[in-house]
Amino acid sequence: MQTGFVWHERYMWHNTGRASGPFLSDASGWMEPDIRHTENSDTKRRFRNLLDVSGLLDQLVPIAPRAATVEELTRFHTAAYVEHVRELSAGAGGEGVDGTTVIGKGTYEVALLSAGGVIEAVDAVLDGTVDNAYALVRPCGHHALPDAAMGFCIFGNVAIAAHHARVVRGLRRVAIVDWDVHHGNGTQAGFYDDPNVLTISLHQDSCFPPESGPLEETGEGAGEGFNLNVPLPPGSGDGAYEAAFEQLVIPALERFQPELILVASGLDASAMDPLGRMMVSPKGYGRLAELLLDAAARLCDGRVVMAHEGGYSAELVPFCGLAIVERLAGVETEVRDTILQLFPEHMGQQQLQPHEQALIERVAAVAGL
Ligand SMILES: O=C(CCC1CCCC1)NO
Ligand SMILES: [Zn+2]
Repeated sequence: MQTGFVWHERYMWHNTGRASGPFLSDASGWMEPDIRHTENSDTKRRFRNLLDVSGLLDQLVPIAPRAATVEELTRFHTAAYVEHVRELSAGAGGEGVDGTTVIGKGTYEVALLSAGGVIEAVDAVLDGTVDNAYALVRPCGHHALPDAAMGFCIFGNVAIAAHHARVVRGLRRVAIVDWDVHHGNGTQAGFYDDPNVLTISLHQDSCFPPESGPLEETGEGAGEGFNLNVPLPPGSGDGAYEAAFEQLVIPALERFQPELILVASGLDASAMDPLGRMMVSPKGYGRLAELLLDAAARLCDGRVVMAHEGGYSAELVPFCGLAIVERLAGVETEVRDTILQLFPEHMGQQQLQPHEQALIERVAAVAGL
């Protein structure tokens, strides 16, 4: 299996500053020592370093990112918004609409490279250069709206790549699966009336954006039935996510018959993430990747591109990421046993719970699955 990997050191240079975290910015005068913004480079760099020292990185095919063009961005964003980000980035900087998203000096150029990196990964997969790919990009994108930055997201990386696959590469049906613990509201908004892009988001119910991603939102107009929200209850672990995939995500993909599957790969559903309250283990993320890749092999010759989104646990992001990339590459590294030991059962409920199954059945009823 040839797996592409997108990385650039510049992704680490998007400076989100020394805020006292997204929730505590008003407390910044009361914290000593102050903390770095929750969305900083650490967990992404640690993820890549683990790929490196595990020996897996040497088995991946490097894909060089490029800056997305304004034309590519404006298939999803307004031109005014793109220009607004460029101006802020060239000047004094600024924030997104929710007070947590930093647009710092130079952010614009890094965000172009982030969006362009996912586009390059899509081209590499569609050209057959690689079978699948992981784009370890930053800043993330799934909350970005056509005209606003939010949730640490600047440009809608995955949404922009989906447009590229359709408009430039001529695909008719593209599926987006978002396993970040927060609702992929930007991606949903971008394709809500579009039957050619299936948007699926599994997330912690009402976590972020507040009250966003209810199961009743199934699309509108021609897009009715092509948006699937799975608002899982806090505490959902490996069992709940595996059941949601088996009962909802995979059947929805089989019904849609995508020619390409994009994954908004947020690792903040892990059991130790500061911005989520779920219980997914590294083994659990590996299982989700297995289920998705098995479906992709049956539906679209294994064409899968994953773009990194959230994930803030110092301990679990690297191991969740490694578990996923091992599955993409079809390789077991010497770290596998460590992964399997991390977050053992006794630390939290991993079995599917009746209330989690009940939610899954409510979603299935609404989605006709
Ligand atoms: O990981 C993220 C960012 C979520 C935070 C943005 C502000 C509070 C929660 N989105 O997927
Ligand atoms: Zn997230």
